[in-house]
Amino acid sequence: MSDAIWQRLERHRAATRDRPILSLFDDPARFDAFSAEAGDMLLDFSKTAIDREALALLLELAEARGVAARRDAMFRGEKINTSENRAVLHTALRAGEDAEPLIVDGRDVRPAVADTLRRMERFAVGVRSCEITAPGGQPFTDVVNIGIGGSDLGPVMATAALAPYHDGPRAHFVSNVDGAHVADTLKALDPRSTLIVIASKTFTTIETMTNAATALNWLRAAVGEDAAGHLAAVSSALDRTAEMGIDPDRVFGFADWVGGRYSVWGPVGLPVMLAVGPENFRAFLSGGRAMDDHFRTAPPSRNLPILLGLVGLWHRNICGYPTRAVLPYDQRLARLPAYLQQLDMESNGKRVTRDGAPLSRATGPVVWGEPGTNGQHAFYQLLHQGTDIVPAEFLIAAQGHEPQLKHHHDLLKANCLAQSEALMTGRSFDQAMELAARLGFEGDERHAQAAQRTFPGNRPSVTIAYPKLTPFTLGQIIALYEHRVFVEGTIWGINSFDQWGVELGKELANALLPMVRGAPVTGKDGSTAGLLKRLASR
Ligand SMILES: O=P(O)(O)OC[C@H]1O[C@](O)(CO)[C@@H](O)[C@@H]1O
Repeated sequence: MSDAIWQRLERHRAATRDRPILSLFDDPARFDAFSAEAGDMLLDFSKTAIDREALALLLELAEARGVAARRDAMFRGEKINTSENRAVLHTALRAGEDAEPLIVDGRDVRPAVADTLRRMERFAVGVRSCEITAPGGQPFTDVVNIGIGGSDLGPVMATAALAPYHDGPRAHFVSNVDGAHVADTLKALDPRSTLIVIASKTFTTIETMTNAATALNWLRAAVGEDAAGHLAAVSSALDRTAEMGIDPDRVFGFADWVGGRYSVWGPVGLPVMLAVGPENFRAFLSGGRAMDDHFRTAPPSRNLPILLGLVGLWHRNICGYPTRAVLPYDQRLARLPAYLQQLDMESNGKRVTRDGAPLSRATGPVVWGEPGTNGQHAFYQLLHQGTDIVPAEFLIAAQGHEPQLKHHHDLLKANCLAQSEALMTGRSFDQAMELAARLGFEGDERHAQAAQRTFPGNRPSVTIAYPKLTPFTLGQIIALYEHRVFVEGTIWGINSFDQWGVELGKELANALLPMVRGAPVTGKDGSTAGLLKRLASR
């Protein structure tokens, strides 16, 4: 049945391909009909080629592919991560005290979630108020989070996003196994007043364990046996944290039903809580919860995650665009594109269905981006005049955090709106010819100049608008994107919650390490063997 809907969508696209998006605004109700709200957050997708017929078909597709039923199964705690036989319940981390019972494997998960949150809060309050100090008595002025992937990108992104609320110790993040990262970070810090948070769900990830060992040596060199008093851990592997000598009171765990890239809402968010305080962290959770409620209850045609997912599908499968750009006009969301790369590409970069059958349709696009206006002076040239079409996703606040700099924010808004307008309307060759004439060009030169100053337009974008980047808003944004990934993955029929694609490289790196260290090179292709030789330490 869904095949027939895909085909109708494809036929509709073929019949309307040359119609300018701008012409759709002949319908004066288009903005209202092709935008939707969740609380005070607006999603405008009117600047896409989706018309009423396409939208109806896309909504039909979502229904036929069982988006609502699978969403409800996820929220109920069913084991929808089938390849790992796990529930998917990051939403439980933000469900709040009044949530309904959530039973996984016969046990209500809410008490453990609430207990961990309270323990995190006690620890964060203690550190922030200097009641908890280093063993030498110094307050913790700096926190270094050591983690990678989901144990890094969320806290990095959220700490930067919430800078106006940051009144706790300074936050630093070490992720890369490149010794440069840990060395550059630690060299600016005083070990006697530094708290190291080792964040790893498994506590086996080689990058994190290597960086943690280096940090521990750095602590030991300065404070000797007191080093363990400078450590906390975010992990489910209590045996391994104990081996490192970390006080169990300072270990914050989470269950296997929270995927790494969905984990910022729980203990992985500890550095964020240390930075902005428990109250702001709870506001962040409330924002996520508000988006959950919206996703569960709003009708599909007004449901932001469903609509954003359908827009993504339209662009990826029906229009064939291979990438999408996330362009926050919000400097504090500078790390959002990197965060969404993991969320989206690790979740939906899959080539087989949940049953292991090869897919006949494209899945997750390449996600990339940078904040505006910086991107305008870098890669927007390609967005406007390149040979590929890149659907853009703009994010913009009505208000900044610097009332004294309102003129900056006005410029930011004007630029954001100008870009989506320019992408859609473009500039015709005739208009460019007029411009070239005004500039004094004549004959062939005028023609050549006009061709180069022509913007084809008709390039789609969506805009997510919100009042201000508060902790609550950040929670809404992250949950919106999480559920969008879920909607797309469900329609594609893939498991968005495993990540087998990261395994092979890890295995090969382990096998290569002895050869990097000088063991004879065996069983390697010519290129790898050649590079090993070239990279041998001289
Ligand atoms: O928290 P851990 O167990 O160290 O894992 C870190 C990251 O590694 C991955 O498993 C694979 O890159 C991610 O999914 C995860 O976020």
